[in-house]
Amino acid sequence: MRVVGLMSGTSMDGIDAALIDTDGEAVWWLGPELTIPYDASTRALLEQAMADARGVNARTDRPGVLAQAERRITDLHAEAVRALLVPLRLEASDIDLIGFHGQTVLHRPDARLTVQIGEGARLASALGVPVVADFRAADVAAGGEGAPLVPVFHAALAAGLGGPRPLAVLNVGGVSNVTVIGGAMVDGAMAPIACDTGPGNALLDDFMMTRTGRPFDADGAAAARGTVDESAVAAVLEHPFFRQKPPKSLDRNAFRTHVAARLDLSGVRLEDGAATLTAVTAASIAAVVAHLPVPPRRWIVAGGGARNPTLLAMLEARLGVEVVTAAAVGWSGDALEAHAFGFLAARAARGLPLTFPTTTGVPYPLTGGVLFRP
Ligand SMILES: Nc1ncnc2c1ncn2[C@@H]1O[C@H](COP(=O)(O)OP(=O)(O)OP(=O)(O)O)[C@@H](O)[C@H]1O
Ligand SMILES: CC(=O)N[C@H]1[C@@H]2OC[C@@H](O2)[C@@H](O)[C@@H]1O[C@H](C)C(=O)O
Repeated sequence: MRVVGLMSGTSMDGIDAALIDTDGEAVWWLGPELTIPYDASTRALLEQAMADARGVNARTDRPGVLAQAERRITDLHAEAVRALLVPLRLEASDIDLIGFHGQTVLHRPDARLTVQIGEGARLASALGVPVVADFRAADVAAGGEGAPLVPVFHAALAAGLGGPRPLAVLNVGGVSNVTVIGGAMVDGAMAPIACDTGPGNALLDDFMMTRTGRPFDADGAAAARGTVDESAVAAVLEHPFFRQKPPKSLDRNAFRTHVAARLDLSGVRLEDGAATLTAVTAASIAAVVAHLPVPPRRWIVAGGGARNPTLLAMLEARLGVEVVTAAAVGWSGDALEAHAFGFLAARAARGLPLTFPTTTGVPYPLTGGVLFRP
């Protein structure tokens, strides 16, 4: 199948769209990708949507601006697909399927609730292509964490890659997640172990926005000039999430109050604050190693965090093994999640499992996603 995957991540920076050729088992081609950044008014609308989602008790509730935000992002996703296809001289009718993640506005697996806004039916009819959406609902309903979903894709990609095992594939977005491949036998098979690891760029992004009005620490430049406050890093790492064994998942804002209470950056230099928050990300990722049967011997890093050399250097120092970028092994760094949702859509269309006991804690391998026909 030729599939377009669409991801709008926790950073709320825009829509990643990517083409992939896959049957949901093998990956034949990681195709071109595109990012359409959200403009300021859409970001503000999504921020408000996240705030309005706090009181939601059912997946279908759309209080406040949620319905408006849902329509807006759905239409922007249709534009993103068109913008991806036009330069490739492809029509929507050349596409077999679309995988539409939508925007997570609330994630509370403890309450069996996870909400991604985005109207699958509206996107399918706008483009005339079948759409798979609502990828997390079935897993959470069955008692899983509902995240991460990308491990089955990481495992498929890693199958075509040599090198030492165990191999860790790390995604550093607003929140970070990791898939460890080749590390444990479960029911006689090598099962990927996966979990969210903690805040990715979200805390650093928020700090940079407050201090500089810019949305992130470009190329890790500020952090590179700063000094890490190790005792502050250790204080943040006391959060019980880091003691919890995988599988586990996070809401984007899960750490805000905890970090605010332990890390007072008000009088701290910009560079030192950025360095300390970057170190929090690196240390929280490294903390997952204690929960693994065998430490990974190589780490492949994707997501926006792979563009931050200061973070990569801190990671390598804390992990003590090779850290390479996804781009360095021929995968997309920026659009790996978009490729993943194309792959997951193909699996969903075939009824193949998306989640597993070792990835989300769901009691048995489970398919997911809802198919919307045009
Ligand atoms: N040049 C750069 N230098 C440093 N950091 C960068 C750079 N480019 C992007 N980033 C970081 O990457 C983030 C975006 O990452 P990404 O697009 O992977 O996140 P996401 O997909 O929204 O999040 P998630 O994976 O949690 O859903 C930005 O917010 C920023 O922190
Ligand atoms: C609830 C939700 O949207 N979680 C996202 C978020 O962003 C990163 C991390 O937290 C992750 O595990 C998950 O997304 C990825 C794509 C996943 O499910 O694999």
